[in-house]
Amino acid sequence: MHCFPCFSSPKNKKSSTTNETNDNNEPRPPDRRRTEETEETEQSEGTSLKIFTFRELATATKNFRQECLLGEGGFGRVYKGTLKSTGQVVAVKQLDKHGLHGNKEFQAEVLSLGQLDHPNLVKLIGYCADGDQRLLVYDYISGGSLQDHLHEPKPDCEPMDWTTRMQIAYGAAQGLYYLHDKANPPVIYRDLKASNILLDYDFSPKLSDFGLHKLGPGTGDKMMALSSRVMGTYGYSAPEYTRGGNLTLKSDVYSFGVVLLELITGRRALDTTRPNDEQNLVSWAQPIFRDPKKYPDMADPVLNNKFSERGLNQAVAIASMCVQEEAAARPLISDVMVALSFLSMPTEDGIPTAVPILSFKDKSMSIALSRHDSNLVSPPPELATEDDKSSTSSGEESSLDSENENVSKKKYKKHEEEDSSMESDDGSDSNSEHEKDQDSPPPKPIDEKNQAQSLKIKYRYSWEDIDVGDERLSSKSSQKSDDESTSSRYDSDRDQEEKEKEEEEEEEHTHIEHIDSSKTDDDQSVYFDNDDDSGDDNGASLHRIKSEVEIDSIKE
Ligand SMILES: Nc1ncnc2c1ncn2[C@@H]1O[C@H](COP(=O)(O)OP(=O)(O)OP(=O)(O)O)[C@@H](O)[C@H]1O
Repeated sequence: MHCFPCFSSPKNKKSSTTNETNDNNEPRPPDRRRTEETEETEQSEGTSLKIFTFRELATATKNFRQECLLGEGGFGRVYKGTLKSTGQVVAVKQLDKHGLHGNKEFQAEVLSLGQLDHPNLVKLIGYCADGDQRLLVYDYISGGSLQDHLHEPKPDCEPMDWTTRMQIAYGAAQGLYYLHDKANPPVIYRDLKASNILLDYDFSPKLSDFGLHKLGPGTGDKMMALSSRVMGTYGYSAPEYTRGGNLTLKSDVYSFGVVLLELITGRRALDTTRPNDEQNLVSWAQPIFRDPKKYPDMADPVLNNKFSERGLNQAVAIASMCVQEEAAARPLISDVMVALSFLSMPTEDGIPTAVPILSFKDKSMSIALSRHDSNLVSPPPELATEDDKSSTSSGEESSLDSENENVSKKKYKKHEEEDSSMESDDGSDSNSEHEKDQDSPPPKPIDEKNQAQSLKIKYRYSWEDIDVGDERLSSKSSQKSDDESTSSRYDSDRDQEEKEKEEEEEEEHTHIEHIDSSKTDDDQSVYFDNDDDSGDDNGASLHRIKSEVEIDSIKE
């Protein structure tokens, strides 16, 4: 017979008197009265959380026997258990007692955690606040952690393939997006890392351990606990956090970037077995970010080059944006999620679906990805908004500028070839084009109130300029006097657009309200041609670009 010391403590008198043991001092299944109490609590708090007695959880975990121990983390031990009442397999986290909040505070925090519900979060199903015991009960996630699969794989396990890795990254981004953008108030994860991403039987990722800091020790102990946790997660923590504890949603984005790098490279965030300059994953990767030719060298060797180069390049580009030193320059997790939704989509040829450029809230993501995908059109430098400039201010970004320009020009040139009314161009004076671009007066910031309209104007403008060749671009630039404002350029473009709109009404339109990651390939092909530049369906590509502009027109 197992002994449950806390049952006899005065603090537990109430629960001990609710018929929870039989005459043999063995735990009884929850009786009717107990169930009714639980249901009342559930309803009054508006959550589906169950309230467990310590006895129930002790029974579930065979009295917290060593064989049920799954592991021990910064908040306490985690046991695998089976709930006697339902047979459900659960993970029971027994929080360390030192400095824990009082019962009311604990319950308030747990109830708010219980509101969080997303397929990519480990579901909290209940809790126990019995005497000085604080336990959390979660769905049991059977597949182990990403850390296990990536860094400590079982000998008989196949290494995770590229698509699976991108799908894990996408799922984790979805979970984080939920915490950042859907939870009210937003939840900063604080401790995103490979060991906190649990994998279900089908490799679907679930974030665990979110929101637990609120249940942890208060002042005094807090500092110690915090510092040991920071130490524990060193390699994942954003620089602003390790320096001064300044945590924001963008700190999570940094940690996410580290996890993405781990998925790409198969390296640990921190690996003291490696040479000094390779121990910290981000420090090792930073110089490589500046040299896209070396991106393929970053890939995990166990992948055996089984990935598309574009997919790899774009994944590295996303990771590099996430781990930027300056928090403000990091992308929103929503943009990361959208980008990964395309990179994680399995395709027949293994080449990821092209990412629609207008999918992103922040244009910096479009710019970064377009550098690695000639099917994407990025805004020409002369029309870069303030956002673009800030996004290109980091070393990583600026080092890629020339590549980006080449890609953009190539794309524009492609459109030129596609349009029968266009002049031919061998692109030989692309350098002079660039020089002329640099001479152009800087544009005024685009009206941020109407982002869709701004984008539309911008792309149309670039279309006209580039379509007619380098000469037209230079003459247009040179015709402009210094005091001719960018906004007046936009105004005249707007007039022109009105006319064009009428003409275009006769054409077939495709109305797409928003980007949905669940769209089929066919849906996406409305936006962009997914083939290489060498493809033959150039006309279609041209039309699609136009469609994209029209979509914004409809949105307005
Ligand atoms: N819901 C769950 N299902 C299955 N296993 C779990 C679950 N929650 C935690 N575990 C496992 O329990 C062990 C301890 O987890 P815990 O989250 O407490 O610590 P950690 O992630 O190892 O470290 P840290 O506290 O620093 O995040 C880990 O091996 C983890 O994979």
